Amino acid sequence: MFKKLLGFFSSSIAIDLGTANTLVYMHGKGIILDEPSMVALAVDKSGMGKKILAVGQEAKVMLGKTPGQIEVVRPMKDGVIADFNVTEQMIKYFIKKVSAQKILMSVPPTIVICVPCGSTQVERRAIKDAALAAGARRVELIEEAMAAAIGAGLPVESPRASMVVDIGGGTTEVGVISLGGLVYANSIRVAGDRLDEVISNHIRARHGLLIGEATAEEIKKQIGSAHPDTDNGEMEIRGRSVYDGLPKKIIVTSSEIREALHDALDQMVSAVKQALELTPPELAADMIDSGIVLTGGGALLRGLDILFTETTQLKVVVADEPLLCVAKGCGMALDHLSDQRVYLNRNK
Ligand SMILES: Nc1ncnc2c1ncn2[C@@H]1O[C@H](COP(=O)(O)OP(=O)(O)OP(=O)(O)O)[C@@H](O)[C@H]1O
Repeated sequence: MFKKLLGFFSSSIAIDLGTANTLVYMHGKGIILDEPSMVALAVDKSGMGKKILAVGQEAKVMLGKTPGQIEVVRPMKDGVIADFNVTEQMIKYFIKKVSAQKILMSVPPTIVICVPCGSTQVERRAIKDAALAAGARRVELIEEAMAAAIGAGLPVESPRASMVVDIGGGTTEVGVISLGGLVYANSIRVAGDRLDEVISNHIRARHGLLIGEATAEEIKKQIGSAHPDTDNGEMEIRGRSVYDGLPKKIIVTSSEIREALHDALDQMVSAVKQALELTPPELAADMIDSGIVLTGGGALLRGLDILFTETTQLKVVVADEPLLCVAKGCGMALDHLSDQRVYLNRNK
């Protein structure tokens, strides 16, 4: 019995397989891996296929700086698999990396993985299959909004409803939870990545400057703002002029970035308002006291809580360590795998 239990826990992991970052949680250890969901590929000797050169952090440092025969790709897009083979290889690499820490035993692991609530059956199957192909013995899926709520410490078992908004790289997930289940869940494919894209398009259109993905993300983190109260000065950025192709530097201000982000942020606000409209009235009323909790890396955008407070008239707070909530929640669901709590998406 003891051996069986030891085997279960030592070879069970939870994975937050995100569009931007992948985190791995292990029972009793917490989060043991946190790396960008990126893979560097190089054309192999035959010139026909591609081989993996680097994964995670090692691949991210190559972003935008690779010679022609190397490319850095993100195999997940909008929270689902964009490239099955590369995702499988990436999961395999991460499993191997945590095994190398001698934390995992040689038994193939049971894996709990989160999925966006808007993902189709085919997309869910693909995530399950990729994890099985990467060496998992058994795979269970959990809705990302549920994982985020658990990880943020919301009282998910309570009959009093709570609302979570998880803003990741690819998707914004809105969930209303009561009695251990999702009463309402919605996912829109507008999140951190879209904000980066909007910034990049704005810099090109307004300043005639081409910038890379990493620079756009840096602008968002440094001076990005969702509300005038949180505007944060200006920033010097460098890129290539669209007019003469030469390197050029310009100054951008926080307020112009906020204006550029307006429409994308408005779509997030609409998703939250829709959730409030479609939640049964008794539960929607609970939200007057419980408010809304923001999770995911996107929740770190300055002033987003103020924007949501103003547009919903509810109390909005950013969870502690928002980037870790989904992984922690997946991990807690893993810890309860044996007692059959309803968090998991067993029929998918
Ligand atoms: N300080 C910050 N300000 C604004 N955005 C941030 C900040 N820090 C991280 N982000 C953004 O958070 C996003 C990543 O968040 P997270 O790791 O929660 O997403 P993910 O789980 O990989 O994506 P998904 O859940 O959509 O699959 C990225 O778009 C990143 O740019």
